[in-house]
Amino acid sequence: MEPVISIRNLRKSYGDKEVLKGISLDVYPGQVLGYIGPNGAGKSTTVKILCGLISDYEGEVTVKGLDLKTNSLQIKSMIGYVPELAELYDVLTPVEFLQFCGSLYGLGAKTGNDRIEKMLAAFGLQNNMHQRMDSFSKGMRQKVLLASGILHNPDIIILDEPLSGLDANSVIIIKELISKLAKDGKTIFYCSHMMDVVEKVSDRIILIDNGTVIADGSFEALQQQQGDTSLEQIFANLTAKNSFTNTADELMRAFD
Ligand SMILES: Nc1ncnc2c1ncn2[C@@H]1O[C@H](COP(=O)(O)OP(=O)(O)OP(=O)(O)O)[C@@H](O)[C@H]1O
Repeated sequence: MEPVISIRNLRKSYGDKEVLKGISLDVYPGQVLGYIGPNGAGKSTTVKILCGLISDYEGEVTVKGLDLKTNSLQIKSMIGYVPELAELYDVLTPVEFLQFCGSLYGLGAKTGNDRIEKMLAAFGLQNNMHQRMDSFSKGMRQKVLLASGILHNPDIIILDEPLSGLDANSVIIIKELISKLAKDGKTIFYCSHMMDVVEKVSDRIILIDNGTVIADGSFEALQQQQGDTSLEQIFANLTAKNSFTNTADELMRAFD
């Protein structure tokens, strides 16, 4: 099977600070890739490159066989991106905002409106569809953001911490949705710090630290390699620099 996303020796520096130091990976259709790593490891930078938001990188990135450097616009149309932080144009209602997103992707008005209404209703926002989003809670905004990322039915869905602010029921819905999208043949690139969720939804996990891949495999394979039961523990074993108790003690000493 041909990979949907192929990354070879990806490097990126901000000024003289190199934050991606030669990442290589392939992602296949229908795969849910959990892309994890400590704060500042380079996850968002990788994702921004994939989405065409950062173009000054070294190495090769291809999506469905197309080189990202020369086919950025075509690739953007295949990708749905739910960023970690986003401005939602607060003065708009969710319907207006999603109509705007739909029009950017060339979605026809009828199909677009139909999908928008169904998605907002499924997210429990049926009574808020025509309210300005400046009155929305964090979770309500996150639901609109999620809808905007999948509205055009992209083949590749990139989720950067998509569960932030969502209540426990909504988290379950999104976990189910991720599995169903993958069964439907979509490729999901999923960045998160919620290890319990990554462990459950991903069929492959890549752990990066300091701009390099330090572990790559299914959760079961990582468990076998590391001899640990939870992804949280595997993550800690491979990335923690100090004991957590010492760090907490150090923080407490700030009050002395
Ligand atoms: N625009 C920028 N200019 C300069 N440095 C940046 C910029 N964006 C990110 N960095 C740096 O690049 C490194 C990787 O950042 P990135 O946001 O990719 O990490 P991350 O793995 O997504 O982290 P987090 O888990 O905290 O979201 C960090 O050291 C960060 O300070």
